[in-house]
Amino acid sequence: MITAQGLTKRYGDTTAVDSIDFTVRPGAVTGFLGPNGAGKSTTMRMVMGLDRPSAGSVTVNGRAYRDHPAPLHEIGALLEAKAIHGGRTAYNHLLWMAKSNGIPRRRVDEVIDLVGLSEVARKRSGGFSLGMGQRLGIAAALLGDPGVLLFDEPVNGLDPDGIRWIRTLIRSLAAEGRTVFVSSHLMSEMALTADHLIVIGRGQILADTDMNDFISRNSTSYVHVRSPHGSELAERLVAHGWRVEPADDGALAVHDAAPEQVGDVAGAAGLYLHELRNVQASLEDAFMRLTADSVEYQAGVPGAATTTADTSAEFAAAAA
Ligand SMILES: Nc1ncnc2c1ncn2[C@@H]1O[C@H](COP(=O)(O)OP(=O)(O)OP(=O)(O)O)[C@@H](O)[C@H]1O
Repeated sequence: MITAQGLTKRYGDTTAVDSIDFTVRPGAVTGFLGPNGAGKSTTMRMVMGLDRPSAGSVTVNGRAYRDHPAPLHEIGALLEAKAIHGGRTAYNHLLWMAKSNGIPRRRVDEVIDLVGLSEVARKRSGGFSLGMGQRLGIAAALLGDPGVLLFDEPVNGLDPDGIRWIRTLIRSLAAEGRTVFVSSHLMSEMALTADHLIVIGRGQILADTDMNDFISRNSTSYVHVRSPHGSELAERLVAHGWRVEPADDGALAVHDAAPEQVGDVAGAAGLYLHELRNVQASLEDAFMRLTADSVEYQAGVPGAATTTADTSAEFAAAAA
């Protein structure tokens, strides 16, 4: 279990982590999501005792990292892949770690096997691909057989095979009853991996929720309809009690209605339709909406229309 209370980190004028409270529970994968610069890595470094909080605290199984007599047995982390001596073999790197933590040699063979590095274990890690480096980092995290695991952006730069392998491993570690905390800025990846979600933006918690809840609340669908009689159609749809917003290409987005209902309203009024389809809003969209005000650097998209501020009533009035 990881518990943060009032956890804060300031770097000069920048508040990287702003008095956050959260709990990461055993037996589940907790995804830690946020845009670049949100404070994910800073939080994870504080969990691992690599950065000292400016205020508040974070504990692993009830104690700060540095207060554990044998921390490798409590928590393992993949923070920065390839943060190892490139001239050393994978085996020697792990053996050195094991020896300095009183871990038996056979555990080194076990973890090498577990991450699928047996064939290259005696080769210098300097020549490893990103994927192999990532596997070695995970072997190191698992060395002390810890009950808590922390992975910072574990799938960054990996090919689809590597991504699938890490996803399966992470899920199986949680299924064994371990506490698994995984950061990412990719909502789509988290939707496949995590049971619980903590979303951070500009150092503050924006959401702390069950993944199924997040999906059912945010993966809404709407009807996309385009007609040469857009304003009249909008008026009639609003009169039925449906929420109508303008879509990017002059079309309408109709919420809470089925395509056949929208088609029937248009047909009954004798209004032509040029397009009518159901659209499933993705979780990625939901995540972008949630964190829109928190992104560190915003890129302008020429010609992009923003429609989020429109309400049905305002739009119907404007369209009329
Ligand atoms: N050592 C440091 N000195 C000064 N500012 C820092 C330092 N480390 C992080 N920051 C700042 O703190 C904020 C949070 O950074 P952090 O790396 O924790 O975010 P992140 O969510 O991990 O982002 P990313 O997805 O880009 O890795 C950013 O504004 C960053 O510039």
